[in-house]
Amino acid sequence: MEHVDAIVIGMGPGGEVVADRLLTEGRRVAVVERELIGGECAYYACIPTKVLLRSPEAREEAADVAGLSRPDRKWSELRSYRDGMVRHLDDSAQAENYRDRGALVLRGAARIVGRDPWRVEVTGTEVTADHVVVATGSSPIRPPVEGLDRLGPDLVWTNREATNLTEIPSRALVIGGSAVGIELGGFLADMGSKVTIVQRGPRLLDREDPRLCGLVTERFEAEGVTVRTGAEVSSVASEGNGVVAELSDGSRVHADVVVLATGRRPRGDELGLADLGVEPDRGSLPVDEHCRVAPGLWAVGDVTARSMFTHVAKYQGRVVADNVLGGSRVADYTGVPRVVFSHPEIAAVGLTEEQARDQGVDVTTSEVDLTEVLARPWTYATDPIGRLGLVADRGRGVLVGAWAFGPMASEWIHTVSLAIRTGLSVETLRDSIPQFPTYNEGYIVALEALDV
Ligand SMILES: Cc1cc2nc3c(=O)[nH]c(=O)nc-3n(C[C@H](O)[C@H](O)[C@H](O)COP(=O)(O)OP(=O)(O)OC[C@H]3O[C@@H](n4cnc5c(N)ncnc54)[C@H](O)[C@@H]3O)c2cc1C
Ligand SMILES: NC(=O)c1ccc[n+]([C@@H]2O[C@H](COP(=O)([O-])OP(=O)(O)OC[C@H]3O[C@@H](n4cnc5c(N)ncnc54)[C@H](O)[C@@H]3O)[C@@H](O)[C@H]2O)c1
Repeated sequence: MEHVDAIVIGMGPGGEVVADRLLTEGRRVAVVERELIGGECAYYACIPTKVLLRSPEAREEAADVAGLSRPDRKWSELRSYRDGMVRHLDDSAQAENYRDRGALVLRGAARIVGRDPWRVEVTGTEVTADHVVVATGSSPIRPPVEGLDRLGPDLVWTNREATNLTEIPSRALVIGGSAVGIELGGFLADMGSKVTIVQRGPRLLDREDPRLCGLVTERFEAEGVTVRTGAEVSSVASEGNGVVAELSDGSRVHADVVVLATGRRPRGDELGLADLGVEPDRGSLPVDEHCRVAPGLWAVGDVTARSMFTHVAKYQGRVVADNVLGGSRVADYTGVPRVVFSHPEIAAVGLTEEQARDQGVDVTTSEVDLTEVLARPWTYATDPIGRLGLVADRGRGVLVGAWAFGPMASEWIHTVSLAIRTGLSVETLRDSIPQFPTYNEGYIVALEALDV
C-alpha cells in the first residue's frame, strides 16, 4: 500500500489550492476526484455563470453609452464560448498536469476507511497518508415540492443543467431568490425568458440589507421579472412540454423549466467518517480555527459550511497547506466580500445594520446615491445607477459593514473589505485619495456623511 504525505479528496478550487501548494513544496500528494478536476466552480457554477452573464451585461451597458446602440444577441456564439470556458466538461489536461507535477491522480469516489495513519480507499485502491484534506464541496438542495421528483432534468434544472443550457427557455420558474436565483433568473430574463422568481423569505437576498434587496427587486420588476416573495411552490406537474406549478397562495405559474436555487448542502457525510468517530453536522465537517477536523484531518471549502464562496475555499486552502507544511495558521473570516453578479452588481461585506445592532454595536449609517455626488456614473453611462451604504461603529470609529449596487461593485467593495479586516479608522479612510473619476470616490462622500 502506498504512503503519501497528503491525500486531497475533491479537486474543486479548495482542493486545487492545497494540492498545488504542497506539490510546489515537493510533497508527495495523492489527489482524488470522482467527477471533474476543477470542481463545481469551474464547470457548473462560478465560471459558466460569469461567462454567460457578461454578454447581456455588456449588451445593456452598450445601450446606455453615448454614441452606441444595443448590439445583437448571438446565443450560439455565447454558448460555444461557454463550452470552451468549461473545457467541454473534459479535465484530461488537468489530470495530466497533476501527473506531470508528480501527483498520484486517483479517479473515483473516496472513502476514509481508517485512521492512525489515515487510510483512503478509491475504487479498490488504498493509500495511507500523514494528512487528509477533505474538499468535497456541496450539492444542491431539492425543496420538498410535491411532484418535483417525478419530473426529469429536462424540466427541473439544478445549477448544472442551468449553467450548461443549450436553448433559452421561453418561460422559467426559479425557486429561491438569493445568489443563485438572482444570477440565473437575471441571465434568463436578459436573454428573453419570461422569468418568475418564487422566494420563501420576505425579500430577495434575505440575509442582506433590506435597502439592497429593495433595489434589486425594483430593478428586476422594471425588467419584467415577476418576483413573488413570501411564497412557496407547493406542487409541480408536467403540462404539455412544460410544467405548471401551484404556489402556496393557490395561484399558478406556467413555465418551460423549473430552476432550483434553494441552497446547498455540504458533502461531509459521504466519506464514512462517522465510523471513525468524526460526526458531520448536517453534512458539514466541524473545523477548528486552523481548519482542522482531527489531528491530520483537514477540511476546506463548502464542506465546512463557512461562507460558501470560491474565494473562501481558496483562502482555507492556503491556510491548510501552510498548516500541513508545519505552520500554525489561523483562518480569519473578517471582511469576506459577498457579490451577486446581477446587472448592476450587488456587493456587500461585514455586518448589515440589523446584525450590527443585534451585536450591541453603537451603530451609525450613511447611504449615498452615487449618481448625485460623483462624475464617474455619468462618464460611464447616460442613465446611470449606483448606491452605497456604510455601517459604522461610532464608539470605535471604524466601519463594520457596507453594501453597494452599481457597475463593477465586485471590484470596489474590496476597499471596505480591507478596511474592516485591518480595522482602518474612519478618520484614516476619510483622509485617503481615491482616483478621479471612479466609484471609489463614493466612499469619501459616504464616510463624511457618517456620524463618527
Ligand atoms: C450557480 C453558482 C454560481 C456560483 N458563483 C460563484 C461566484 O461567482 N463566486 C464565488 O466565490 N462562488 C460562487 N459559487 C459558489 C462556489 O461554486 C463554491 O463555493 C465553490 O465551488 C466551493 O469550492 P469547493 O472546492 O469547496 O467545492 P466544489 O467546487 O464543489 O468541488 C468539490 C469537488 O469534490 C468532488 N468530490 C465530492 N465528493 C467526492 C468524493 N467522495 N471523492 C472524490 N471527489 C469528490 C466533486 O466531484 C467536486 O469536483 C457559485 C455557486 C453556484 C451554485
Ligand atoms: N456570486 C457568488 O459568489 C455566488 C453566486 C451563486 C451562489 N453562490 C453561493 O452558493 C451557495 C448557494 O446559493 P443559493 O442562492 O442556492 O442558496 P442560499 O442558501 O444562499 O439561498 C437560498 C434561497 O432560497 C430560498 N428558499 C429556500 N427554500 C425555498 C423554497 N422551498 N421556496 C422558495 N424559496 C426557498 C431561501 O429563502 C434563500 O433565500 C451560497 O452559499 C451562495 O453564496 C455564490
